[in-house]
Amino acid sequence: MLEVGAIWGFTSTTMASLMFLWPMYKQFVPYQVRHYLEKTLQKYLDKFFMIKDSNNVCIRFPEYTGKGLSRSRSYDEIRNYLSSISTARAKRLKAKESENSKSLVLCLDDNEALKDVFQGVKVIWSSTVGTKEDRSVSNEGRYWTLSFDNKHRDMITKTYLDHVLREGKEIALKNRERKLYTNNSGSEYSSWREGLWSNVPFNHHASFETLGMDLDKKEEIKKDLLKFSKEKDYYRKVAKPWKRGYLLFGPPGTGKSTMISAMANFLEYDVYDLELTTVKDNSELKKLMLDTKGKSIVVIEDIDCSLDLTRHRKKKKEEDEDEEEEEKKKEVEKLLKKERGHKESKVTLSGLLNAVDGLWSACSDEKIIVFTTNFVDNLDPALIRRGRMEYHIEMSYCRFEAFKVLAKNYLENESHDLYGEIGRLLEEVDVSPADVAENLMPKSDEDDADICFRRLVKSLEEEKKKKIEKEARKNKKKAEDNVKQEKQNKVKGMVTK
Ligand SMILES: Nc1ncnc2c1ncn2[C@@H]1O[C@H](COP(=O)(O)OP(=O)(O)OP(=O)(O)O)[C@@H](O)[C@H]1O
Ligand SMILES: [Mg+2]
Repeated sequence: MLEVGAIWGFTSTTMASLMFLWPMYKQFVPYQVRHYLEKTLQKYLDKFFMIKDSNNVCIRFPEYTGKGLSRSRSYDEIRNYLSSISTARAKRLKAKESENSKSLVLCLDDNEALKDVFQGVKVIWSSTVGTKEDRSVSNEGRYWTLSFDNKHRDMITKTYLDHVLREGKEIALKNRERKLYTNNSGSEYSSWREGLWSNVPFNHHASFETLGMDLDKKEEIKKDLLKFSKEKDYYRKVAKPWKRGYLLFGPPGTGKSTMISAMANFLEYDVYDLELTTVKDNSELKKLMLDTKGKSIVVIEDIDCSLDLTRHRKKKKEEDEDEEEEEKKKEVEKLLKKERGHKESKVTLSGLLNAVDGLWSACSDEKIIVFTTNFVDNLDPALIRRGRMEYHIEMSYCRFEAFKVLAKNYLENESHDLYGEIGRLLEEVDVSPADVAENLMPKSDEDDADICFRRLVKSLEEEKKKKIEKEARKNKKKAEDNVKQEKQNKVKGMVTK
């Protein structure tokens, strides 16, 4: 047996050598070699400590699964979960810029281990980069390993893993960068290169707070949206696809598009702006709808202009009268399209109805469909019937309540001497919130709230004058028509006598 003095002597000599060698190792061994040596050592230490406990169970979650090398969803969900706990606990993290995330993602570095405790049970997660051999044998690049004591097998495999995957999914949804999609025309090069939809980050800042409209109506819409987004189980129970249709109608500039952005921001949904005129036919429309993800709003703007959806409503008599004129119009349109190189869309009303609530529309989760139109009366009733477009929202001209929101928004103003006059004028004339907003927007550094309100009053008075003149012209014409009619009646009466 070694004596205490000998042990001390040995230890101190070893320490002295190490202290001497360490700076040399740092100075002369290249960084890449050092990094490799340290990683390998760490890996063997991890393996050693894991194997040491023979009661441990290990589950491996590879990054890619199957022969097609499809990315494993659970790998990503675990990464999100571990990111959330490792930011505070892990010693070595890896920063990643992700295409789908709005901020930098910090996650556990390669060949690192992390402890997690769930319901009092300790588990160890480690991240491993597969060796070249691993990759050639089983295509395994990176993988997570979860190790835990065998006695907790049931709880970990049933409850804990469920918890990790659910949390991971929620984190991904919260962190994702929301997108605005637009459909590629079937004939475009981009449609086969990028897929059916192209996207850009969705950066519209409209919100319900900045939307000028009747306050009660606004609250009602918010409540409706919120209820829809939480009702997954209810929709399943009543055997309805988890989707809701909104029809936004009203004159130009009353905030229909702005309302869509506010809805998307409120629910944190993506937006799919579907340009129906570039969709080749019903089957392409079906593919486009199938290619949309959940938590999204599919929008068809100006639906009355997108397709010839109005013709189906025409009564036979009206059809006969207009037939000739319609045919001529169509011919001219066709020629114009041909000249411009357009291909006419063959999407039909029934194709669109199927897209909105056909059998396969139940294939994805949580979707809102919005149609907008300036002329609601022109639409086929089948398209907008309740049950298909469940919620009809009329976006109307600007009245005093909407004006107050706009004034706060554009000028940070909540009271002014002219409020009374503006309120009165807004009841007398029909102007869109877009027109009011334009007047409220300062045009130079000198423009303050007072100047902007006066400009608005002036413009409203002009509108009022125009309205009075228009009404006078209308009344005059009516009176003239009446006189004409009376004269004709008199002549008719004389002839019959
Ligand atoms: N209700 C509103 N609240 C706040 N801003 C509005 C409102 N309505 C219109 N605006 C302003 O006017 C601009 C045009 O509005 P928007 O495009 O939403 O109107 P729209 O109803 O979609 O018109 P169109 O029928 O021509 O498509 C918006 O950028 C917004 O700034
Ligand atoms: Mg619009």
